[in-house]
Amino acid sequence: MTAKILDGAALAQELRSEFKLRAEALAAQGVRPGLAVVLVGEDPASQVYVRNKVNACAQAGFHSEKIVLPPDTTAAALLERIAALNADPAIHGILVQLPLPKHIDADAVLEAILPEKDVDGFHAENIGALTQGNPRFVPCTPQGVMELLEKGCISLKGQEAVVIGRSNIVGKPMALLLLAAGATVTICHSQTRDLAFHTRRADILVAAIGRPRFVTGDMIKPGAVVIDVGINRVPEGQPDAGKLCGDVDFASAKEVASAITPVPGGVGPMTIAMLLANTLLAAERVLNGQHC
Ligand SMILES: Nc1nc(=O)c2c([nH]1)NC[C@@H]1CN(c3ccc(C(=O)N[C@@H](CCC(=O)O)C(=O)O)cc3)C=[N+]21
Repeated sequence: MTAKILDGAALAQELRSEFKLRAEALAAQGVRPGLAVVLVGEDPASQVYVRNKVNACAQAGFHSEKIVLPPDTTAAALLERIAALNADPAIHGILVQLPLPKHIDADAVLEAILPEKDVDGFHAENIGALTQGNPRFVPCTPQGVMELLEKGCISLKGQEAVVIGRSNIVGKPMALLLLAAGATVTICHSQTRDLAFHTRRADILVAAIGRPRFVTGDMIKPGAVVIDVGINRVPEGQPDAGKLCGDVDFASAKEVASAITPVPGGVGPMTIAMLLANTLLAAERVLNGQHC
């Protein structure tokens, strides 16, 4: 058996055409959705991601601003830029690209973004709302995964879901969303004693660890749905060295799973689509006067 491919690139493209229409409808009412993306430093991967986000905005007819600051920017200077964006009526969403340089306290920066402009869903207030089952902005990557599962007609009620990774931006919110959808959720991480014991029980397995091709076919229950959140470079000495790969060993996993997301073309494009969705939501709330 070979798994059905959950095509995130295609779904993201479909959604982005819908967002374009919604943006036009908003613009006709005098509000053009606007996103500010702030990048501190010169990390080449971050530069690519930020460029992709800004391009996606342009394609959907959003206003966007790219703010690039030098690597030695002080926390105070960054907070000042955020305050200006908070006050800017043309900006509905603010994203500060992570990771930030080590000398800046990322949590303090994320808390400085107005919760109603926090389209990443990383502000404590938005995480709290999600935890309480009253989501305001849902983090983009886990939200994109839920869209892919829904599009793939994958039911979650009563299913065993296992998430590998406990980050604030993927693992934890992913677990909350799966839980809200009725799955029984296990979160595994670097200290988990017998990882394969857990992964082999999963009907839905989400890998968000950041280790290239870490999850192999023998760790997967036959017929499971496998979601690969990883974006890594294939290490030297392996086939396709230097290319992109996920946290899942696609070649062996696809022989065991019933459905699987590819890398590239799976979760990554959905993350960007959900960023646009959240920015649209932020702009629509301003128009409707629904401030949190
Ligand atoms: N505040 C913040 N919010 C983020 O959402 C955020 C962040 N910081 N820091 C970095 C990660 C990473 N991330 C990706 C988004 C899209 C792709 C994506 O579109 N990937 C393409 C491939 C892109 C390529 O060719 O490199 C794919 O999987 O098909 C990847 C990674 C968002 N992040």
